[in-house]
Amino acid sequence: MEKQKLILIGNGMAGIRTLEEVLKLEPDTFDITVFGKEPYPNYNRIELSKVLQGDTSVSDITLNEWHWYEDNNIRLYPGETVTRIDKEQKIVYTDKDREESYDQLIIATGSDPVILPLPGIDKEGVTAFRDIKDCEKMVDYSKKYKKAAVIGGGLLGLEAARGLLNLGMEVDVIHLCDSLMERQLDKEAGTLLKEELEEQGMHFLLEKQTSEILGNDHVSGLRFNDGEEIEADLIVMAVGIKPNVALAKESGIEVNRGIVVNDYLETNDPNIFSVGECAEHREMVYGLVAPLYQQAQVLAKRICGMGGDGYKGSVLSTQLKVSGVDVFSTGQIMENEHTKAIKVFDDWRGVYKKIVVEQGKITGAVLFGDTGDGNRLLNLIKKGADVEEYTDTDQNQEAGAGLVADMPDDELICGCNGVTKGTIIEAIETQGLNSVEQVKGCTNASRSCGTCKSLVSDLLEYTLGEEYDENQKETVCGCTTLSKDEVIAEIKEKGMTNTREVMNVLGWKNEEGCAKCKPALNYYLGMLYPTEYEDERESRFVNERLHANIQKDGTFGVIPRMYGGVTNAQDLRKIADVAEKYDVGMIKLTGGQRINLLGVNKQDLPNIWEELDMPSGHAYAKGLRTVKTCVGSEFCRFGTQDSTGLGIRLEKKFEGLSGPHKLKMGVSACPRNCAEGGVKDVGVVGLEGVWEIYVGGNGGTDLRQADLLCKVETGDEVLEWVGAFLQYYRETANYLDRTSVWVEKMGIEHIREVVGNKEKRDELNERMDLALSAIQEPWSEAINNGTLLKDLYEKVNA
Ligand SMILES: Cc1cc2nc3c(=O)[nH]c(=O)nc-3n(C[C@H](O)[C@H](O)[C@H](O)COP(=O)(O)OP(=O)(O)OC[C@H]3O[C@@H](n4cnc5c(N)ncnc54)[C@H](O)[C@@H]3O)c2cc1C
Ligand SMILES: NC(=O)c1ccc[n+]([C@@H]2O[C@H](COP(=O)([O-])OP(=O)(O)OC[C@H]3O[C@@H](n4cnc5c(N)ncnc54)[C@H](O)[C@@H]3O)[C@@H](O)[C@H]2O)c1
Ligand code: SF4
Ligand code: FES
Repeated sequence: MEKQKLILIGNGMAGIRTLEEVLKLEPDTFDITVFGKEPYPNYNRIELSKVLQGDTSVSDITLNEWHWYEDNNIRLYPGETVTRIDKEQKIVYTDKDREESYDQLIIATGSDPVILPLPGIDKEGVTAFRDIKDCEKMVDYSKKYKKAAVIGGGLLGLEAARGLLNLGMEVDVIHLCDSLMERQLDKEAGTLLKEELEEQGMHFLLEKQTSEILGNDHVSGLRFNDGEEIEADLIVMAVGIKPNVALAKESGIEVNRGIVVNDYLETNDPNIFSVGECAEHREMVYGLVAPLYQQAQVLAKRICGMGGDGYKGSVLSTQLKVSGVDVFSTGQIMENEHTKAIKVFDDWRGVYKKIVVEQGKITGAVLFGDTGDGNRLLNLIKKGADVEEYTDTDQNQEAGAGLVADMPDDELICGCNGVTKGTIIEAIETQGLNSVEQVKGCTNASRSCGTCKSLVSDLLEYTLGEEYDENQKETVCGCTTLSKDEVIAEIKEKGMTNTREVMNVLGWKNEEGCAKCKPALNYYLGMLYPTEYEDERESRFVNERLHANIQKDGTFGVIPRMYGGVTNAQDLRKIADVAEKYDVGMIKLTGGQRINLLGVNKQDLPNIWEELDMPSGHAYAKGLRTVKTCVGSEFCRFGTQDSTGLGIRLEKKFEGLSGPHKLKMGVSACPRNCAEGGVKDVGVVGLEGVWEIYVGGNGGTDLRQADLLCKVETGDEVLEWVGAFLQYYRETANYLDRTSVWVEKMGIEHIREVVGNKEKRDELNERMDLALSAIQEPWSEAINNGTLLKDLYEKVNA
């Protein structure tokens, strides 16, 4: 049966959660296409606050890696905006002149930040705080400037301000009202919050209305309605959000503040649905993930034809993510003539609690300083419980496992994802989970704002007792409780030969494996049995599967090998011919001294390789990429050794070698180090009569200066030491650990000891030679394999 075409506009948190739920219910029914304006895979927007505060990095906030789309046969167009929907023809059009037809369409375009239309708003130095780009801009500014002003004292403004303080800036927060977070907190809690944040170094200007942004091209400050002025080099707008409805509106879909939907997230067009911050349900639009994920669950059922009770709206709860400040707010927080309130104010401990009660039922709460009761109160509000259910229970002051022991099974542990204590305990018991990561993988608990992580950890301790080790070993992934070393030992002992067998025999929880363990197992098996193991191409990431680098517009980059960065007229002519013939979008020199042909269509890859008749540069590989060289003694007046010659020898020897991660080398002929060996996995520096070998350097995300491994006299010795070093790394590192991470974990002294031992060095080199003997040139292998060509380069989702 032909699959139904499902298109998602918006590659964000609500839309992708809907697809995850759809895939759980109906993994094979839909042919799915996703358009996302941002050039990234789906990421955790919530954690941008933590990125800015320095608690995590942009690379760690991805929720669904690129290969998740591949693994689920989802066609993703990142960096592509849908500009028009033709409801009659059921076609969407994009800014890249693509048109795609659908049977069902989901609009999940989120929100845009509100930007106040102030004079001077277009000046350089003004930003919102909504996406990765904004976050990177603030980090950049903090390196050059000192003074920041955040307009808006809501959740976003305060989290941004904390981040900017962490980045070393002085921060003024300008707020319209007389109390911070006035939507979530009453006056008392707002005042306590202000005092706490002032102690942390924030400066507040309350009841201030900005009238102008000052400066020439670049901002220099703000002026307010009362005439007062302040200085600022960076201005962050955090004054709320507005649903992104322009596309829906222009396409004739009913729009009010948001895109109007009913209880099944249906718009006024029978084939179009909307979910997330852009949707308006019963006159409410939401700006937190918990309600959006509830909507996603309902919409997935509707799309899969399963009906259900529909979405009835959500009770909201929020927590500020600023370390050292515990604030929680839920439901109705303001009192009126129909309400009564229970208030506790412990000035000594800095704790304030207010519980609002209407007709005997709890309707809202504000907690400051001690938010332990937050989820319980949210649960009681949702259940419509009588206030006695709260006041009659012993106020348990215990922490940790003792606290969670007393919770009823239906108590919410993770508010964002709606996961209860009962669900988590069942998952721990039935699936043998023993880490927070595994609970996250199985139940979604702690996958969003992360504030429930400690409760999840307490539940593991409560359920597993002494078996639970908070600082437990690093498992291969959430599908198993085994570490990499344990898996490798089992593979060797039981003589297992393929990934599926490993998963079956070792009792993988998810029998298909996941995007993390499949490529890892494929690597470990290949490393253990280099000559016998048949590589499982389908377990590899897309670039490695196709032997080219996929670009954000779905085209590919082709980088032929150029040993040591040296080329010749014949190769350059071939590259030029191919570039012209296949209308290559851009020819670019890479940082690794090669030539990249960008913008190549997948179908053209085999022909281009054939016509180039050059080996692959493995620019996509988890393995050796390049050996960068300086010109060395032959031409440079400072050169002491033949660095180019040695670089070429190294590249020819280790070409095609697989590894846990990419490997880059550099060889220079004097300490000026033009080939940048100090930030390479292996850097070699020539001095008079000596070669120094450095290892574990990294010039990318985990910037790290390489450590000296040894000094040797000859090129042969360099090859011997580098061979042993690389083989030791291949055998002992976790898949996806760069040498920089591995060297830190092992310690350079230990590595020197192992590789420095002649006997061990020879053994390692023996195994290295075996691995090198099994390498095949991937481009010619592909060209000569008709089935492979058809399967990989002619299909859309290969
Ligand atoms: C810094 C920060 C911290 C936050 N902290 C929390 C928190 O602690 N707790 C909480 O619950 N919530 C928090 N939020 C809010 C939460 O992140 C959002 O509610 C959630 O991301 C909304 O999901 P969404 O899918 O509706 O929208 P989004 O995640 O914004 O996704 C919409 C996507 O659609 C894309 N798009 C728009 N138009 C088009 C088009 N025409 N074609 C293609 N693509 C398009 C957008 O570029 C965007 O990538 C925070 C938000 C921010 C910015
Ligand atoms: N921890 C969390 O849950 C969290 C964190 C960050 C963001 N978010 C979400 O992201 C969205 C955006 O957050 P937000 O804080 O921008 O929205 P918001 O609407 O909650 O707060 C905006 C604040 O700006 C103030 N303001 C409005 N106009 C102003 C002006 N001219 N000058 C000074 N102040 C002005 C308002 O009084 C309000 O307090 C919200 O949906 C929020 O829930 C949530
Ligand atoms: S590293 Fe030294 S020898 Fe090599 S090019 Fe630079 S200056 Fe010349
Ligand atoms: S409460 Fe936000 S991830 Fe659990």
